[in-house]
Amino acid sequence: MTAASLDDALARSDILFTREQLDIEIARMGKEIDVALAGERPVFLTVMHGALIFAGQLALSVKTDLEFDYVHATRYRGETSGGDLHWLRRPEVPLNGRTVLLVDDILDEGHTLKAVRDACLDMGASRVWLAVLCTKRHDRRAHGIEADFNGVDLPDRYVFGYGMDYHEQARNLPAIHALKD
Ligand SMILES: O=P(O)(O)OC[C@H]1O[C@H](OP(=O)(O)OP(=O)(O)O)[C@H](O)[C@@H]1O
Ligand SMILES: Nc1nc2[nH]cnc2c(=O)[nH]1
Repeated sequence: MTAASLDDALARSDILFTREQLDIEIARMGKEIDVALAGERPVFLTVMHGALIFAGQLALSVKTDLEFDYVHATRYRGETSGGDLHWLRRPEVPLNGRTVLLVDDILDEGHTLKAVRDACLDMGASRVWLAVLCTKRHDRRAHGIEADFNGVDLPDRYVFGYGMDYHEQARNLPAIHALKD
């Protein structure tokens, strides 16, 4: 059914971070968020689909009470390079005056999160914090977007697993894998 073989991708990839390593980093992030957002009741805004696994785990690591909502915005649509941003669901919770904790799996070129963050600010959010499982390190980042809370740094390679897809496969692999080419 699928054009791109996951077996082939796994054969030409390696594991960058195991589940055990990510568990440690996500627990650390939860503590950092509790310190930074003490006294707040943030809207915990998950960017579907990629953030699904990370967001659940991060939420359980945060002690501060959270109000959940989600958005669905995609730029890659199952491909390995990004295009225009498509909104499939905008926030439902009124964001006026609210602190938002925007949660995503990966900060790569940053266009997705910049657009989602700016949409939250346009809806009246008083502050938008950004938490990502991983940040890819390269010089193609859109201006003015960085994570406030970051799990791990990645090289400039296409990654999948832990929520991230390889042609809409592999999201439930419990590690971050990277293609070698
Ligand atoms: O920093 P950028 O270069 O904009 O890329 C990052 C975005 O790409 C992925 O989403 P994708 O469009 O693949 O949708 P998905 O979450 O459904 O996988 C990921 O979940 C981020 O939202
Ligand atoms: N799965 C996946 N999604 C992305 N979105 C932006 N960069 C990436 C990447 O390397 N892998």
